[in-house]
Amino acid sequence: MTEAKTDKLILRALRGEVLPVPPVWMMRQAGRYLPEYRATRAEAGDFLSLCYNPELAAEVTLQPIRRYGFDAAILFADILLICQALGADLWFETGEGPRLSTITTGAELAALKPASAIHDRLSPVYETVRRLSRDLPRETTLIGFAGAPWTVATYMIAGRGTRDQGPAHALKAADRATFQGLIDLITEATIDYLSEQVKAGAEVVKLFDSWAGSLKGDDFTDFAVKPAARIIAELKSRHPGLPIIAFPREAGEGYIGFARATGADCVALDNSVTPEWGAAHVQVDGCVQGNLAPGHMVTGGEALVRETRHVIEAFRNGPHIFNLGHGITPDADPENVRLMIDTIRGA
Ligand SMILES: Cc1c2[nH]c(c1CCC(=O)O)Cc1[nH]c(c(CCC(=O)O)c1C)Cc1[nH]c(c(CCC(=O)O)c1C)Cc1[nH]c(c(C)c1CCC(=O)O)C2
Repeated sequence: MTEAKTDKLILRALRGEVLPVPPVWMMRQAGRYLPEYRATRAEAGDFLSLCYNPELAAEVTLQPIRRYGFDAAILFADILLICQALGADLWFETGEGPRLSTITTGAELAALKPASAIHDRLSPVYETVRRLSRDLPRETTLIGFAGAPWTVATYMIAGRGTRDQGPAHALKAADRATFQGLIDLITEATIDYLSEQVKAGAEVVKLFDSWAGSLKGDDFTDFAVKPAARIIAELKSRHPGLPIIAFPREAGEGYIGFARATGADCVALDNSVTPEWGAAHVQVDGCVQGNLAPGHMVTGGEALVRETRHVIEAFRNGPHIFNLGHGITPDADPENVRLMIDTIRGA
């Protein structure tokens, strides 16, 4: 590994270094709040065509890097592509969100493809990673990602996003074998998917468990902690030294000890916890990422500056990567992103 690579700020923070200015990137940094994203998506035709077009997916990944100089670029793709690679139907309803064919029986689970078959469909994603690893500025870290098994399963079972993940909880209660079989299949596929992203040039990977917050008690251990621990252990054995960020969103008390229990190098925090709480309970185990409320990217002004400083101040005694607590929303003002970065970097 060259010195330039290990000197990247994000990689230093992930190794536990406390930096004078935290490195920064933003969830959904390539997205609809940017006019240049909307133009490229229109050129691609639709969202999924954009995800599977390596040239245009690399272009939208680079757009926020050019505009703002973020310390990390996150591969442009989606956590639901793996469902399609496993044989589910997937489409996006404009203005509504994802729709999928559903998995609610053992027979439907058995009709899915094996984990080893995913690469046929996902090879354009690996090509996007290869292009980015060639075209990114040398100081920018490339982050690959996947959805965590529970979150991906909630979409595959319900066929859409759900407020309380009711259908997934119902299958877990009614047919544990099918539910566990689906979790295991997604876990295996995710290991291979992330491993291919790393081979193509991803320097860090992030696991998004957006619906971890609805898993309580033993369910949190069995379906948020255990699959993440298995994915992380296998990736680290295949790729020694690979840094991994875990995001068990809205885990609450489940955030405590999550890095130790899963082997993650960094835990991303959402806005249901304060930065002070995160520093006291999560940063004690290592690097944390977060957690400015995304709403500030819409409202801006003095409150944005004050809260950005508050987050930095609360996390300043430990390793920290600055980020939002969740994705930036389409109604955000690009000028507010600039104000956040200038505030962080003291410009
Ligand atoms: C649950 C989830 C999904 N996708 C993702 C999650 C986990 C993180 C989270 O909790 O937000 C993760 C994701 N989705 C996208 C990325 C790309 C990288 C990035 O910029 O962060 C990443 C990392 C692009 C996207 N994924 C999606 C868009 C918007 C598509 C468009 O251009 O219309 C983008 C830029 C669409 C998407 N994709 C998904 C939904 C529910 C939706 C519709 C809702 C919405 O539009 O925000 C599934």
